[in-house]
Amino acid sequence: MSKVLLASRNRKKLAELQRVVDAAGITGVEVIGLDAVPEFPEEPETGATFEENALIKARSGARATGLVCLADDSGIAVDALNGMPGVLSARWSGSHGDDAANNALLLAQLSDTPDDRRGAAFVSACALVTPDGTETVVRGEWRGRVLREERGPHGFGYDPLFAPDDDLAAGRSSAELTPAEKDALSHRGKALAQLVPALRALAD
Ligand SMILES: O=P(O)(O)OP(=O)(O)OP(=O)(O)OC[C@H]1O[C@@H](n2cnc3c(O)ncnc32)[C@H](O)[C@@H]1O
Ligand SMILES: [Mg+2]
Repeated sequence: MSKVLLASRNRKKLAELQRVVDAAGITGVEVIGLDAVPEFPEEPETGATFEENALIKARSGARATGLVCLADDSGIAVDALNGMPGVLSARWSGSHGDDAANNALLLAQLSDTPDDRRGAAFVSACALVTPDGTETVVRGEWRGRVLREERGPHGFGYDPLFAPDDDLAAGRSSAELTPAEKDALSHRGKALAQLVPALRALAD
């Protein structure tokens, strides 16, 4: 059984990646997380694009472990901020992964932005890198609007502030969707769906 390492240090993102890959029902491939391999240092995410950063993470995981490695780089791109926070989403307020501070800052920056100009997209680039150097990068996007206050208990990051455009979301924030609903609509779900053939091809 060939192993695929999911190289994310964000537990909630990792859980989503694991869920979507599991739901795809790929047989002959065992998906493992970073806790199942010896620790290796985190490489700085210096890329200008989600794709570059996803490749940085997946290459580093493949190099450190000798395993096929899958990594996601993602964020929210707000129209009224010319696509920012973008690749800076995880550290928008200055400290990495402080969801509450990131959300508060984004809300403050958009306080004067009217409802008809609050469009945004969640973006996910997922990279699959094999130790022999084969690289596949895909991208998924999820359009919606930035709300005026946080809503909902599920998900992570900017989910409580994001109202997807999809009819299925019915006005809810992405933190008010069930995990299965989010996976069916999300940027990450759409990106990973494109990697399923490459993952199936790894099966022994
Ligand atoms: O790099 P890894 O180790 O995977 O973990 P990370 O949390 O640093 O992940 P990123 O560098 O890709 O930063 C993505 C940030 O964008 C936001 N984000 C990405 N996907 C999201 C989602 O599905 N829902 C809400 N926020 C999301 C969230 O704030 C993340 O911290
Ligand atoms: Mg990161």
